[in-house]
Amino acid sequence: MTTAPADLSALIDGLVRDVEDFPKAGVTFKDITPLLDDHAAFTQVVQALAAAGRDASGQVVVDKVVGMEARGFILAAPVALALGVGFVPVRKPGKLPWETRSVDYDLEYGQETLQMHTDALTEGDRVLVIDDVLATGGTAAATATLVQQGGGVLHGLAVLMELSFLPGRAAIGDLPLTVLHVV
Ligand SMILES: O=P(O)(O)OC[C@H]1O[C@H](OP(=O)(O)OP(=O)(O)O)[C@H](O)[C@@H]1O
Ligand SMILES: Nc1ncnc2[nH]cnc12
Repeated sequence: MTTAPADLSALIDGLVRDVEDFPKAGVTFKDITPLLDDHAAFTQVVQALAAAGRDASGQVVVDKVVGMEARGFILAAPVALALGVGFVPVRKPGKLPWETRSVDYDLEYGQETLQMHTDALTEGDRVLVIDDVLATGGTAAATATLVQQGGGVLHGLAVLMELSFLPGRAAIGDLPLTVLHVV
């Protein structure tokens, strides 16, 4: 796993707000809106996530960035722009207008389905998956399945934050993981 410098982790820590019992009792929700509202911090986070799509010499080594609705979009779209590659949305059911593939999954506070357009990827596309939080790993694992079913080659998953008290890391198997901040 790749981790960010301690100062970036500390910056993130100071800009993520804990909201108790949201969206349901017993869940401590990690609210990233204060971070998004801080231009310098948001910029650093996007650059650090984008680094997961480059090799050691700085060369871009992915063809697409995939982001998951909704918070994943906020980070994945600017990462795609930073890398100069296309962005592919993975969405909740009934939102994508074209032909889709679907995968069902569990998350910390419920059950969900994710969809991706069947023509979103070209066979062999190298894909970087970006999200805000890795918790149970259900969202990331479902997205990885959609990418593989779509003909993509998984380059890695990069997240702003990992909730290390949940089994997200195990759920993604050997998919290379970049984490900017561990809780
Ligand atoms: O590792 P997991 O247990 O799957 O949890 C992580 C996911 O949960 C949140 O999304 P959520 O489904 O709450 O949707 P949102 O982005 O629309 O708030 C978060 O943005 C991640 O995508
Ligand atoms: N506790 C949490 N806070 C924010 N996003 C989440 N996604 C899954 N669990 C979460």
